[in-house]
Parts: sequence; structure tokens; C-alpha cells
Amino acid sequence: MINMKISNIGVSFQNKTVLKDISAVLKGGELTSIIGPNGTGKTTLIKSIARLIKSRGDVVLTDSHGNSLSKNSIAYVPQMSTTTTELSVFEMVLLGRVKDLTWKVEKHHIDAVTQMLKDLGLLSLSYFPFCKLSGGQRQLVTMAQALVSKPKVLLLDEPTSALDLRHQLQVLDIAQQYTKQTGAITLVVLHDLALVARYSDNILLLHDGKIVKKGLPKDVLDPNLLQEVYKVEVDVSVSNGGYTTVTPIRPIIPIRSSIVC
Ligand SMILES: Nc1ncnc2c1ncn2[C@@H]1O[C@H](COP(=O)(O)OP(=O)(O)OP(=O)(O)O)[C@@H](O)[C@H]1O
Repeated sequence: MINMKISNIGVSFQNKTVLKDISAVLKGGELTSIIGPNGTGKTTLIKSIARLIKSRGDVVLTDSHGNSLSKNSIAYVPQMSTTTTELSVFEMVLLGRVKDLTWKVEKHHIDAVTQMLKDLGLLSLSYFPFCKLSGGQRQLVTMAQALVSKPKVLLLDEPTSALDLRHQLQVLDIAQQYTKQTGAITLVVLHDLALVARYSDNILLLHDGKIVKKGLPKDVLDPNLLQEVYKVEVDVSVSNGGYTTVTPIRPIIPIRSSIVC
């Protein structure tokens, strides 16, 4: 089983501290959600783990024998791809295999891309230019590109933000299945706490650049804790179908007075 040890991650931008002493241990086969209010450092944390930005502290990824795994084992899917490439959807997803490609594209690469496009319902868009896709379609293609690279660590930054209800479930189902079947570590930034409750093995709750709680969904999705962090009264309940729902009731401080100009 792979293991990721995050120790004392800290990030500052122009002397402003954005992340402080973030430490956690993540295990293979588990999907962990990162939640917290806007601007609290979720994207910064995921980018630090992907080593896309400089940070203090350490991220050590090891296999079951304790050997270090390289940065190439990590796939990062950003919040929204703004790529203006004329490449087709098929070519974009094939780029996920770039580490394995030589001068020739082998049949197994084509098959892997075709299967991924099928799984995500994108096959009919195979030869459509990526730059002409809708926001949601781009999100699905970027996810497909990440998955065909068979990452040991899958980092997803708000992967459902542009998706309709069906595609939200589809993407998170696929991320969960991938995590369980391959033993990968998956970290997902999400705002929808009902989806968080449904798909997470663990949750990291961030506030003001710090982890205020980490643990199982039942422990982190606590109404009092959520009220304290999000400054909103919430109802956490279980539906007849057995799904946890988190309903915002009202802000505990008037919205207008919380706006800082
Ligand atoms: N390159 C940068 N330069 C300066 N400040 C930055 C930079 N990137 C992020 N920040 C600041 O760091 C803070 C955390 O940003 P981050 O994007 O990590 O938050 P987030 O929790 O992902 O927010 P959201 O939920 O709104 O996406 C914000 O105050 C943001 O303005």
C-alpha cells in the first residue's frame, strides 16, 4: 500500500501566510476530501502536494516497501482548464499517456484512451476540438486525461463545479472506483458537503490556512463545527435513502456585515 506523509506544509504569498503547518498521513485506497470556506487554502494545499508551487515542509510518497515514489506518480486536475489548444478530445486524453509514448502510439494506448472516453461518455466527442468544449465537458476530459496516466496519487480540484447532477455522480463514482481498485491516494477539493459525505473515506477541514479537523465524515460533518467554520447554521441529517445531507439554514452573522471592502 502506498502512503503519503505531509509534514508541516506552509505557504506564503508576498509575506501573507496562506497555509500554516499542515500535516496529515494519507493511505492508498482512500479518498480524502479537502473542505473549507473560500480562500482558506484548499487549492494552495493541493498545488503544494503536486509540487506546482513552492512550499515549506515536506511531502513524502512511499510504496509498500517504504521506497520513495517520484513526482511522476501524481496527476493533478485543476479547477478549470483554460487551455486554448486546437487538439482534439482524443489527443488531449492521449497526452495523459505521454510518459509511456515513444515515436509510435501503440494499440494499447489507443485502447486505454477509447475505454476512458467510453467510461466518461465522451466517445462521441473524440474528434471535437478541446477549445470548443463547454466548461463541464472540459472538466470531464481533463479528468479522463488524468486517469489514463494511471496515477498513484490523484489530485482533483473541485472536479464537479461545472457538472450537472448526473456527471457529478459519474466523476466521483469513477474517482472512488479508481481509488479502491488501484490502491491510489485520491484527494478531492469539494464544496458540496452532501457529495463529501457520500464519497469520502476521510475529510480534512481547513480554516484560515490550518487544518481544524481531520477524520471520518461522521466526525467532521458536525453541525456545531460547520457552523463555527462556515459561519452558517446548518442541518446535518440522513435521508430516507440513507444519504447524509447538509443543508445551510441561515448565516449566523448578517451577510452584508461580513463583507470586507
Ligand atoms: N499566486 C498567488 N499570489 C497571491 N496570493 C495567492 C496566490 N494564490 C492564492 N493566493 C491567496 O491564497 C489564499 C488561498 O487561496 P486558495 O485558492 O488556496 O483558496 P481556496 O480555499 O482553494 O478557495 P476557493 O474555495 O475560493 O477556491 C487566497 O487568499 C488567495 O488570494
